[in-house]
Amino acid sequence: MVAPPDNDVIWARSLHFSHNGSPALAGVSVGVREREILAVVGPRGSGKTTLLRCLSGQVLPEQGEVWFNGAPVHTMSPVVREQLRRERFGWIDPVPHLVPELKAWENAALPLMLRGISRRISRAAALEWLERLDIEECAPKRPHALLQAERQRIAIARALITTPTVLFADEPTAPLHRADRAQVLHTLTAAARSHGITVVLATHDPGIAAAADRTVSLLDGRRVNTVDLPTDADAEGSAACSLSA
Ligand SMILES: Nc1ncnc2c1ncn2[C@@H]1O[C@H](COP(=O)(O)OP(=O)(O)OP(=O)(O)O)[C@@H](O)[C@H]1O
Repeated sequence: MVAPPDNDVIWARSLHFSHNGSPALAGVSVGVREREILAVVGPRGSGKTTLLRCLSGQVLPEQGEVWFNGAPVHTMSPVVREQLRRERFGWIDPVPHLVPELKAWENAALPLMLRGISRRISRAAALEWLERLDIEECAPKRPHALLQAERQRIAIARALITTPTVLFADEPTAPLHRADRAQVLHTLTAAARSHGITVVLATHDPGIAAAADRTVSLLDGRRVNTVDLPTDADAEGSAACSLSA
């Protein structure tokens, strides 16, 4: 095994992963530097989600290596990987998965309360994040009483509340209206920068990718030099892609 470069918080080499025999990643290597916001871009089905799941230790690659801060994630036991994800990583899905029985603030505060932090302190931290995300009035409501865009902001607050070392955000603004996207993205990236959080952001939206420090492009499970992604105005999923590396 070759040790990763010192300044990469996440480093992956030659990842291969297939879903039921159909390849989703075919030899992807990528390094993520400390505190950077890295966009992983590509059209639908290009392997972005699969790459984020491999990098965050949710799944093990069939071949290849994933390192976090110099530790080999690909050789960790499931229990250790689970602990790593809980303690060091945050995750935002394209669709918010909240606990229906809990109020909005409790959903946001959940990771702190699971760490044994008092309800009072967890609540204060959650309210702070809800205010930053402009949804403080949602705090006492349960998810069924919220709009999908509000639920997604709660999920974003929940991912940020522990100040993870690395935040994996898979199409984090997908359920938001266009007008809300820029504001939520700005809040997310500003919070990451002010708290020193490294972000790996999957998107097929060039506008979202523009907020990142650096971009890596995927096409058919491989790194490519560029992909021409459709803007919102273009027909969905009609990406014209170019230049296999
Ligand atoms: N659970 C699964 N079972 C079977 N095939 C899957 C599964 N998840 C993903 N795939 C396939 O693997 C490939 C990569 O999918 P992946 O979701 O990683 O791409 P993506 O770029 O994130 O796409 P999207 O933007 O649509 O989420 C696609 O061909 C997809 O159809």
